[in-house]
Amino acid sequence: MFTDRTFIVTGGGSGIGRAIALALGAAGACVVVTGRTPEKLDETVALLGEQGADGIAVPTDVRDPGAVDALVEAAVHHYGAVHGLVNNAAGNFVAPGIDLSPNGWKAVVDIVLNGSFYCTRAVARQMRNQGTGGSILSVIASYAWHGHPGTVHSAAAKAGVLAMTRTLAVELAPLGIRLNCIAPGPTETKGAGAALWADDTARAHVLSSVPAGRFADPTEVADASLFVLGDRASYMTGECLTLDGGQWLGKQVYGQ
Ligand SMILES: CCC/C=C/C(=O)SCCNC(=O)CCNC(=O)[C@H](O)C(C)(C)COP(=O)([O-])OP(=O)([O-])OC[C@H]1O[C@@H](n2cnc3c(N)ncnc32)[C@H](O)[C@@H]1OP(=O)([O-])[O-]
Ligand SMILES: NC(=O)C1=CN([C@@H]2O[C@H](COP(=O)(O)OP(=O)(O)OC[C@H]3O[C@@H](n4cnc5c(N)ncnc54)[C@H](OP(=O)(O)O)[C@@H]3O)[C@@H](O)[C@H]2O)C=CC1
Repeated sequence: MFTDRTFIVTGGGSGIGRAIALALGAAGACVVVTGRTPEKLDETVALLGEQGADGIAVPTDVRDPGAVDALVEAAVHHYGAVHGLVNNAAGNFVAPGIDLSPNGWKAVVDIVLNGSFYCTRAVARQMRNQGTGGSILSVIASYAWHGHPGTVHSAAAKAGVLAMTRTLAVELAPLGIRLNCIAPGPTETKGAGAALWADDTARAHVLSSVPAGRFADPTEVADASLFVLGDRASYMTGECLTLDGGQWLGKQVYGQ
């Protein structure tokens, strides 16, 4: 289903982004992984190579719109076209909003919201030039719609990405470009662990909030991502698929 198609995965050097990149590669896609740290991207490319898949690393800071345009140009130069994008890059940390500095707010919003817009815009323009259509997936979190004390920057930015997705899904449907989101629940990655559940108490607290009683594995998020990105979801646009072990629904107050 993904053979002869090229996908750009932001934050493809670790965690969920790496799992999505490897799943795309295993399904036959050419994968362009991007992020700020070349060594992490090279590791993903090596893992793609080990599974017989084709990938390149193009280090990019998604906060820089010029660098994002150059990323898309590099992908087209190498593979001839771009058929998909995964907006996965993110930054996060826990801080009460009232104490958050403007720079702290900006650090997260620039990566998550502005970076996703720059990447989406550049890839959509390329798809328009190609006349091929394509598929764009953004990784958000359920607090985009229910909010979350302690991560106002990320919750607001992810909500912006959801609104961007729904808006551009309508604008770009005539071009055959689909935009959707996935909202994973707590997923076992080094990045999220360091940012959100750095010690055993915090980890136990997170686990106790998940009715399924466990963290997701990044490969579970990758499986769902490939469904949304691929042709089996060809009539799905402007949607958000949640996979969180029931976390956001499970805030019961009464009963067991
Ligand atoms: C359900 C879960 C859903 C989501 C999960 C995920 O997203 S998991 C993904 C998790 N993965 C990742 O997060 C990976 C990527 N993360 C990163 O690159 C960094 O964590 C980043 C987001 C801070 C950006 O880095 P950078 O080099 O661009 O920024 P910088 O270091 O220069 O700081 C900028 C400003 O932020 C301030 N500040 C920073 N930390 C804290 C804090 N704890 N407290 C308060 N403030 C803090 C810092 O003081 C400064 O403000 P100041 O002092 O100038 O007013
Ligand atoms: N793990 C979880 O529990 C959940 C995660 N998510 C979302 O899943 C996605 C992946 O998170 P996860 O894998 O856990 O965490 P990671 O920290 O492993 O992934 C974040 C990635 O973003 C990259 N990145 C950060 N800043 C930039 C930037 N300015 N430009 C380009 N790339 C950047 C990082 O690479 P580098 O630092 O090298 O640039 C890193 O590879 C994120 O969107 C996150 O919000 C959503 C819900 C739950």
